[in-house]
Order: sequence, then structure tokens, then C-alpha cells
Amino acid sequence: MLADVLTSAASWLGEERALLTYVVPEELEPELRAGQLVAVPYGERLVEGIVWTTSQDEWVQLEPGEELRPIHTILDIEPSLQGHQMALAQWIANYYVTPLAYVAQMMLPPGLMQRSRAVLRLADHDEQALNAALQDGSLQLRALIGLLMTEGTIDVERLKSLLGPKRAKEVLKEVRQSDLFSQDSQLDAPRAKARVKRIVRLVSCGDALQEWRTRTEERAQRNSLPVPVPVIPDHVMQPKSSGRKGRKAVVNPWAIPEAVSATATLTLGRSDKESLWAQHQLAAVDLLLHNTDPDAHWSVNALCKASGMTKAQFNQLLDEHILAIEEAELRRNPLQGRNTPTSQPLPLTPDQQHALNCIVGNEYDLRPILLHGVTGSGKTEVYLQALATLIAQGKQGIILVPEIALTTQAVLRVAARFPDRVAIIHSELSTGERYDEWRRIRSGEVDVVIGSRSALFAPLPNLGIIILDEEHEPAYKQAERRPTYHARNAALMLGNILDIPVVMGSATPAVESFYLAEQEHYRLVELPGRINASLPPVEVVDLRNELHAGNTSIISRRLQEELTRVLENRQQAILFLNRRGAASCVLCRDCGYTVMCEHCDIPLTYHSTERILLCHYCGLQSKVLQFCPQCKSSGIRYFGLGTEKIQETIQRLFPQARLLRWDRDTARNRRAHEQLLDRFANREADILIGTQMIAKGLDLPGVTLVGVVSADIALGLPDYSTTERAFTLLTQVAGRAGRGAEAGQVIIQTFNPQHFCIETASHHDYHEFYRVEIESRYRYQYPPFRRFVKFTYSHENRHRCQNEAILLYDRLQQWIERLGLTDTDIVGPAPALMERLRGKYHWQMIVRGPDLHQLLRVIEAPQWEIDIDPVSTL
Ligand SMILES: Nc1ncnc2c1ncn2[C@@H]1O[C@H](COP(=O)(O)OP(=O)(O)OP(=O)(O)O)[C@@H](O)[C@H]1O
Ligand SMILES: [Zn+2]
Repeated sequence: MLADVLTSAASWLGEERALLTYVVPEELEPELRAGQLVAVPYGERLVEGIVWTTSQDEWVQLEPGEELRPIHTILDIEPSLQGHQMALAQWIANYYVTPLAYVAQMMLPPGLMQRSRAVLRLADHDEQALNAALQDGSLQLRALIGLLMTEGTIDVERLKSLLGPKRAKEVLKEVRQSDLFSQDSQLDAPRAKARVKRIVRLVSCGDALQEWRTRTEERAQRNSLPVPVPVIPDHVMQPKSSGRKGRKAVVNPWAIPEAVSATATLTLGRSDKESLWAQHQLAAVDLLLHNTDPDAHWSVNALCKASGMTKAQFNQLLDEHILAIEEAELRRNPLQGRNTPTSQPLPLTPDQQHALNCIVGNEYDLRPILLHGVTGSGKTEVYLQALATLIAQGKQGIILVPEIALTTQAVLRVAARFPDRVAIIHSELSTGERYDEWRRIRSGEVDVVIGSRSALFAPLPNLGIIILDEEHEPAYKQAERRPTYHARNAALMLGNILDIPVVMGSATPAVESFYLAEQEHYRLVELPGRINASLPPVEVVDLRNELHAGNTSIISRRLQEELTRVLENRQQAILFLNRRGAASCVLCRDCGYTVMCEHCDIPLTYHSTERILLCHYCGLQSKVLQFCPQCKSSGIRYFGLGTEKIQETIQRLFPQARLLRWDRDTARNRRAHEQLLDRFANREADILIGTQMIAKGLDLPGVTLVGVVSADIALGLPDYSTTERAFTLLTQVAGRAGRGAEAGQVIIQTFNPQHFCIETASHHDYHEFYRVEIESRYRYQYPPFRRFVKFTYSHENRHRCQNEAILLYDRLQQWIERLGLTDTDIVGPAPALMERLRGKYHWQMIVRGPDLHQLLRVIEAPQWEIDIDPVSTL
């Protein structure tokens, strides 16, 4: 039997060598399967690889002098990649022109692929041969033997660093000629491991425990100490539970008071000491008895520290079989600390029922489903019931969300419907946590995996459905590293491989998706109305009229009125602005000087709370300026809008209002997002002020007003997708209002009231927006009519960028001609919109054409970032 094995080591040599053929030793044959992790010899080393295919075919073509080597070991009997994952990996590798090993590695939890070390040891030998070598061998050889006699083995790498490369080479040559040594490979332990911990358990119980307790209490009473025997209250001292950090230290009620201990312990008599020991042991047993959290465990050290016991006293308890040490595998649970009551399925509306039928019922016609439902139309409930149907058939599902930190509500709704059967994959998991979740998913302990784009690669054994919530989100595109895959495309491919439904849901589908639905590649299912509510009316306020009327505040008179109403009625409002900080730029009124970041082509932003200037791209901080560095005048002013500025303004207008600000400055991690959301949902604040982050899927019935402070910031970027993004943002933000019993109101402030994007958003009219937008995409031959590939080159030296760009441009042009590609052209090369970012210049060009894969296969541009189907051309 032969096996083709994918190793990352080989793939560096070029894609055609990514799969290497090995012989399967007879003893491994019964167990070897595709998808397994194996160790194979590669050059002098052992490396890890994945069995890609196996065959009984004994005939392979070999280079002269080449011979097939055997697979060394199977590292994990359970396949690490399943057949459908391997098929998907192959598609991604092809479409996104990325080495297969990169793609496969992306599907495995980080740290599973490992490297090996070559290790030398003394072979079985007779004394005589060894003595002979010790007499006749070179100095180094003798030293090596000496070392091996004392240390047993030595790493070849270490030998090289001890002797230097030249002498190491000589001695290794001698080693190979002699049969005194053997060399083999050891794989380093993988970095990802299940977390096993030694924990203490109370093993004695009933009469035996009672008998021990009486005996020990008696000993504890026998003392002349001025310290009363303390009693443990019920709630004290829980051990640290897994996955949670930073618990408060609790006072140890058993600790001897400072004042007593210093002098007392020196002067304690024997019976006093024994009494203390007994007290400590009693304390330890009580602590174990009082532990009510099943996920929390006492380690030996923590228990000794908490109870005051020494190791000797602890060991005594082990000897008496009161306690025992066990190895426990700890699972880190990301949902820990959230109590989510189980939720029951709701009776569906006719529209929802129809949608459900199209996904898992008799109306499913094998096509992917585009679920276009207005904001608040109950898409999430449809997802949950579709999942439940498939789970009842023994299958599992994946729900993708754009960004887990911003979609806590959706995550909790899923977790509440399928208690204990949900795995959450997010970027804040540690390597170990990822590995734990991955194994739990692989072993079938989970029905639903929810997470951002990489959750698509979860190894569910019987995947039955894939759902993409907010399918229009650009966050589904991986742009920053290879493969530059779009999770939507990958999900569609996976659905195709497995023949399972793929549901793409959105209130504002991507123009491209809606186009494909129109072309009947997708099945379009619509939820046109809200559940028990109507879409909120949207009022557009022309800011130019405000200025004419003498209102220079950033809050229009209408918005002020509405805010007053909300506050009077004790309802809630959300104010939305696509920019953080207090001012968007710092400008000198006298000479026009703008304060820019030293590393990026970006004006610095003023943050009033910390009183600093901050670059939002590289994080550079600088002090607030009093005088203009250019003309030395004191005319420095802060212009523009930001969330902080709005907060100040609102606080001035409504001193009684309780405000909450939600942006990347106030919420830096997942936990902080959750807390802000919880506080607003619990009505601890009246007005939430935030950036576009708050547009995503919030379902807060108390919110009756949404104000868009300025809709214009979203428009006006030179990118083909700008209008789509602006429309999406406005519609999604507007969709946060009036989701509860009380009617909602939306106010959009703008200097461009006639822009069709604002027009259509103000009528919640997706179809009209789409009609206008798709026409202009056709006119300019933008996606979906032609495909784009973006090439970006980055370097500290601007000339280098320019030169490389011109060279690549010429090569691309030549290939386009040689391959006879029609309708294919190149835009650029040109500096990127923000040419300098984080100290590097960026040049780019965009190749446009109906099919660029022929070109991508022949063009070699290793130093370039190549983004296939970029979601933005900026
Ligand atoms: N069949 C139903 N009966 C009663 N209430 C429902 C039903 N379906 C959904 N809801 C409720 O309606 C509200 C809106 O639903 P949901 O959040 O699922 O909408 P959505 O379409 O996902 O919205 P968005 O796209 O704005 O995030 C929720 O509070 C939900 O509990
Ligand atoms: Zn910067």
C-alpha cells in the first residue's frame, strides 16, 4: 500500500512536490486512513504530515536513485481532516492560488503541526568496540562518546552549536561510518495539548469521614492558643475555575492572625502545634466539601495555601485515604460565567415557516438559500429551527457570524437554544482552548459551532447545514494573509461538496449575492416584514438648513426634540457615528497645517479624555499641541466629529441623561463589549453613542430612537463598494429602532439628502437600491460583472515600490497578451489611497477581467500580496 502525504516541509519546494509518496508498512496498513496525522521521514528529519490519499497501486515513477521510504508512525488514529475538508482545502488552494499545505494548516488547530529533531545515541555495542573507539577516534569523537555516556542522547542541533558547523560536520561523518551510534528523530511535543491538571479529590465519605473528623477535631481542641477555631462560612474560598482569570483573593479564615503567628509559632508547644495541624487539615477537607462549582478544582498547591497545610500534612491525608490526587482534563469553557436560561422555539409566522420549508423542508431544491429578511424579521429564529430539525436527524450545523465580539447577543441566543451543545470559536481563545474545542467538535460532543469565518473549518463529523448570518459583511473576507478566501464562497463550496443547505441571511444582501439570486443560482427567500412591529419611519435632516437657521451644533433641532421625547418617556436611544475620538483632525486655522502621523498618511485624532493625539492605524500617540509647529501661532483647532465629541455635546444638552460610549477605545476586548452591551440592555444608560460596531444585530426592545449624526462620512471614498457599504450601514443602524412594543423613529443627518443611497435607505428600500447599484456596476464593469485581483507591494523605500510596480505591470501586460485574455486590463500601478501606513509605502494595481485564473497560475510575484476578489480596492 502506498500513501500520498502532505507535509509543510515539502511544500516550500513548490506546489508540485506538496504531496510525497510513502510506503505504508504492513503493520500500519489496517489502521491507516486518509486525513490522519502521521510522522514521515523527510531528508534527515522526521516531519509531520497528513495522509492525503492511499492506494494499493505499487507502481510509482521514481527519479533515478530515489527510493520510497516508509511512513514512520501514525500520530493520531482519529483523522484530523475529513474527506470533505480535504476536498474544500483543495478547492481553496486552487481558487486562491495558495499552497495546499497552507490551507490544510489553516484548518487544523494552531500548534498541531510540529517539527522534529534529530537525536544521536549510543547503539547497542560491545565494550571492546567502544574502548577501541575511545583510543583511536578523533578528539571530538571521544568527547561525543563521553557526552553520550553521561547524557544518553544529544540533539544534533545542539551538537552543531557546541562544536561549530565545521567540526560538527566532521564528527557526524565519523559517526555515520561507525556503527557505535544510532540516529533517530524525535517529534517535539505539539504545542496544542489537552489541558490536564493534577487535582485533589475528597475520596473518603460517610462513616469513615465522620470518624476521621471526630478524631481530628478532638486533636484540634487540645490547645492553649488564644485563637478560636474558626468556622468556614458557606460561600468562602472557591477554587479557581478553569477559563476564568483574575478572581478576587478571598481571606483565609483559617490563617493565624499576624500578631499571633509571629511570636506564637516560635513558642508553640507540641500539643499546640498538633492542634494547628489538625485545624489546617480540617480546613482543607471543608474547602473540598464546600466546592459547589463542578468546573472548579483544587490543585495541591492551592489547597495547601488556602488551608495552611504543609505538604507533609497533605501527604498524611493521602496516606489515610481521605484525599487522593487525580488527573483531570480541564475543558476551558468560553461561556462560563454567563447564565443563559434555555429558550424554547417560537411559533413561526407564515413567512418564517415558508423560509424554514425552503431550507430543511420539502421545498428545499439543493440551491443555496439567500434569506433576505428586513431588520427584525426573525431570521435568527429561522436559523435556530432549521438547526433543530437537522440536529433531530443526528446532524450538526455551523453558524458563521462576522465578528464574535460584536455579536454576543446572537451567540447567546444560539447557546440558550442548545444548552451545552454549542462550541464557540473566536480569536481570543488560546492555543490550548482552540485545541480543546476542536477535539470536542471532532468527537461529536457538539451540535452547533458558532464563530467567525474560520469556524467553517470545524471538524464536525456529520455536518448538515451552514448558515452565514449578515452575509454581506466584508469581515468574511480574509484579506490580510493567504489564502485570501471569502468565507461565503468557501461555505458555498463546502455545501456543494456535502450536498447540504447553505443559508445566507441578511437585511441588506451583498449586491453580488442578490445578483446571483436574480440569476437563479441561489434561491431567494424573503421575510418582508417585522414580527409584530413595523419598520421605523426615517426622517432625513438636511444639515445645510440647520446652518442657515443658525444652529451650529452637530445635533439638529429635530434630533434634539426626539432625544427629549425619549428621555421623557424613559426609553432608550442610539446615536451612531462612524468615527471614534473627539475630532477627526487637528488643524491650524492660520496656516492650514494638519497634524499627521509620522508613519502613516493619516491625520492624528484627538482624544479628549486622555488628552492625547492618536493614530488609528499604527497606534502612535503624541502630546496635544498648543502652538502650530509650522507657523508658531496659537491657531490650532480641533475639527470634525467623533464619538467623544458627541458625548460631550449631548452631555451638555442633556445633563440628566445617562450616556454610554461604545467604540474601540471603550471596548478593547470581547469581555468589554459584552459588559457594555449588558449595561445598555439592563437600562443602566439612556443613550448609547457608538461607531459602526453597534450596527450589528442588536435586538434591544427599549430603543425607540436611532440618530445617525452624519451619514456623509461613509460616502465619498473612491471605491466601487462605497455606496453599498453606506447603504448597508444606514439600513442596519436604522433597523435597531422600534424593535419592541413602542414604535421607533430614525433620524439621519446629512449634507447630501438627495444621494440615492440615503434616499433608498430612508425608505428601507433594498430593492430600489439594488436596481440602481447593479446598473452602475454593469456600466463600469465592476464586480459581479468582472473579477478583480489586487496586487499590493509594500516597502520602506518609495522608489523600490514604484520600480517593482512598473516591473510587475509589464510582466502582467505581456502575459495578458500572450494568453490572449480578452476584456482584461490593469488599473494602476498607483500609490494606495493611504500610501504610507505603519512606516511602509504601499503601491498597488488591480487586474480586472472575466476570469483571471489563467493569469494567476503563470505569474510569479512572491513579494506581492495578491488579493483575489478583494472586497475593497482601496
Ligand atoms: N415567530 C416569532 N414570534 C414571536 N417573536 C419572534 C418570532 N420570531 C422572532 N421573534 C422575535 O423578534 C425579534 C427580532 O427577531 P430577530 O432578532 O431574529 O430578527 P433578525 O431578522 O435576525 O434581525 P436583524 O437582521 O435586525 O438582526 C426578536 O426579539 C425575536 O425574539
Ligand atoms: Zn500612524
